[in-house]
Amino acid sequence: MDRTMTTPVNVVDVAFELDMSLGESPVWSAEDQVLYWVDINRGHVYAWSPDSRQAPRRHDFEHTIGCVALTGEGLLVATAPGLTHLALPSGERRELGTPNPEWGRDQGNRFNDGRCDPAGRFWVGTLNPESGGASLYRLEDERLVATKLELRISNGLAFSPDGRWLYHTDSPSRQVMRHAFDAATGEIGVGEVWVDLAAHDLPGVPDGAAVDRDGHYWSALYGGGQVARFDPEGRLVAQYPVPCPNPTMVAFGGADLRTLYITTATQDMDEEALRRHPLAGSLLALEVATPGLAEPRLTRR
Ligand SMILES: O=C1O[C@H](CS(=O)(=O)O)[C@@H](O)[C@H](O)[C@H]1O
Repeated sequence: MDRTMTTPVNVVDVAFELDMSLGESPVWSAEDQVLYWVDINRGHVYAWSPDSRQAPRRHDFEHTIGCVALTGEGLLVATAPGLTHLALPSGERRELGTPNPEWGRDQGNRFNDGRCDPAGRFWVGTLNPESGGASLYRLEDERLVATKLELRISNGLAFSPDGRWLYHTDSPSRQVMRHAFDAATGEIGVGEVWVDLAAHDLPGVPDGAAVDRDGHYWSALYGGGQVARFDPEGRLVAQYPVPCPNPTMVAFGGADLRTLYITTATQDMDEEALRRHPLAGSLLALEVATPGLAEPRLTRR
């Protein structure tokens, strides 16, 4: 563990109490001041304006949803069989004719973590813990183009503030990889191990993540009950305990991008664990000192 590690001053608190099975993909729209996120297993898309003091609005889909991305008119929704556009606030849906290339190959296969890169291209990974055989894709000319990465659970996708690095994890490896990234072409270089949870004696697996303006990578440790923060050199600089075992992903939001929203899951918890962690399945929040990066929206397909 690094000696430079700081003790967090703020604590993670509840933002909105929910009973989600697998909350994921929080995305803050600075334009609307709205946080969007999904419950993957239940096919729910949530939209919540923290200032409204009202409950989140929910849009229900018939398949699992891996993630969402901002489009300007609504959201790109990665449903298990393919990409759909959800217009907001109308709720109108339009299939984009971009099927999940792995859909149908195996029951366990579906889209998982994804987001837009700084050039406005959509990236999305898949998940197949049984057979492996998942990958990371980018949307190019209305097609999902596979990277050469061979994965089991594609996760933790994020970009450095200068756009030079793509961060990514295959969760079961417990390592976060760093790839040189060319924003002009969308090409990535060969990956190098950037963070190894074992080397830091950290519990759980790296799940979803977000990067702040100083280039620090905030990673939700699923099964580890905390969010860990790594500096641009991949050194562990802070740990933030979360009041449940399975935080899944983080996103910076709020007027100044200094609220770190954290989605959580109940899916792997038994009744006793659920009793001990009543906030599991809720949306949580942590006030932080360094603002996050604004989430890019989809500008090219
Ligand atoms: O992204 C996901 O994460 C969790 C845990 S893990 O980090 O991949 O191990 C996984 O269970 C979930 O189904 C998946 O969507």
